[in-house]
Amino acid sequence: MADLIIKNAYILTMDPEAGDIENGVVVVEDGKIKEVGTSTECTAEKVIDAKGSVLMPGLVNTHCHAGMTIFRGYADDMQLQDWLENHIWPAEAKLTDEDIYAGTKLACLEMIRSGTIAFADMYIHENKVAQAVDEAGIRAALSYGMIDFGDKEKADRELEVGSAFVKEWNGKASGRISTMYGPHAPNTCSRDFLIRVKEQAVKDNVKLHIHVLETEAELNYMKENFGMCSIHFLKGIDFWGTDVLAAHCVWLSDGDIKILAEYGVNISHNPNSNMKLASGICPVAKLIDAGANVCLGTDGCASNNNLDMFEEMRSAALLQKVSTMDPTALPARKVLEMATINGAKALGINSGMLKEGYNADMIIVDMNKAHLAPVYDVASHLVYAASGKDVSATIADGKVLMEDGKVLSMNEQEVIDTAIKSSKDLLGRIGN
Ligand SMILES: O=c1[nH]cnc2c1ncn2[C@@H]1O[C@H](CO)[C@@H](O)[C@H]1O
Ligand SMILES: [Zn+2]
Repeated sequence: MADLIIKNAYILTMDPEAGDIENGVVVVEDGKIKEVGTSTECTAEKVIDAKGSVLMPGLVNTHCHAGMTIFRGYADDMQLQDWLENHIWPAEAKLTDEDIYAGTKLACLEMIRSGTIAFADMYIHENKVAQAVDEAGIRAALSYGMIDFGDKEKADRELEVGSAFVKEWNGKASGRISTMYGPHAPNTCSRDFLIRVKEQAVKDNVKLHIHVLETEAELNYMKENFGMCSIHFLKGIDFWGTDVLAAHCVWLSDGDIKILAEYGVNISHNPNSNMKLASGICPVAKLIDAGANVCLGTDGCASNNNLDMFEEMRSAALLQKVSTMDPTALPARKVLEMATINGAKALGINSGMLKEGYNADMIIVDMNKAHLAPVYDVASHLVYAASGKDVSATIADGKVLMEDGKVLSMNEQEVIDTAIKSSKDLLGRIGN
């Protein structure tokens, strides 16, 4: 007997061979998809009738600082440099293990509610992030965010923490957690440090997660200090590869785009954060045309201010259209690919498609809503009309984490209350 059957769904498989299945069924066994089709001979312990709903791969958030949900709405409407240096970093210095745990629990709850089944994270107290992810039941590629600012001793300490984390958590939570190295950015990490980190990542056979060219200030800094932009600089130290997840990539020349595509770098586009901090617009359409793997992220909750990947999909599409003055740029299906297949590829997980043998990481979207009627094109609705609040069920690794809008893997009220309490204690410590 199988573990789970979902029937009567409109299935958006995201599998180019299978396409959409109008009245379909998916069978799950041992955390994997056993069958996708129009009918099945199988029986299962649990059957979900998804009539009137869409069943699709769960979304993958490729750039997040999950613990930062504790800072949702803490410092808005500021210049990025001012925001980070004068508000976020001083507050982060006061964060405790408990705050990060509470913030990440809240992030996982929000992700489960809004249909995200995996995320890439870079933050501090990352052990606590891992613990929260383990308990919540979703997947994550986690990294400790390292900054050395050219200080050799700090570099040693940071690499030690990052390395210990990589080794302790890689493959944990029944394989739901993988680890990465997280050098923060080319303008906050020294050249020597970036070289060391890359070497260590190759040695440990794990990926790297880094912010790249989020701001024009970074571009200017790199040109002044190294006579070249971050893309050429990182090429010069053999940093680029398919093992790299580069967040933002806003300030790119056409030559940079070629390099990123050529090296198979995974690029996390984070449109809402880029708009809120007025960082600029990542040339997503050009990157995709060049053959690069572009995926989608929310960034942290202090610069978004939520983790809803449906909103991110909509913003991504709209932003490309207005920035290129071309309404055909980044159509709905392409955006869905970014949030599913491309994201899964960036994290190195066998998800992002509903296909035999793939991870049973999927969501049910309730289409029986005023703002989703009538339906001509499901993909269009998912990108342009739906929101995370329309997700009724979330399944990761074959486990039902939310069903009929009820979260099963954690006590929702307790998670919210604990995060609020943490934020109040934190404010007391910061002295605001
Ligand atoms: O948009 C951003 N740009 C640069 N840094 C950021 C952004 N959002 C969060 N962080 C910072 O990255 C570090 C990760 O460990 C944290 O200090 C976090 O505040
Ligand atoms: Zn970030």
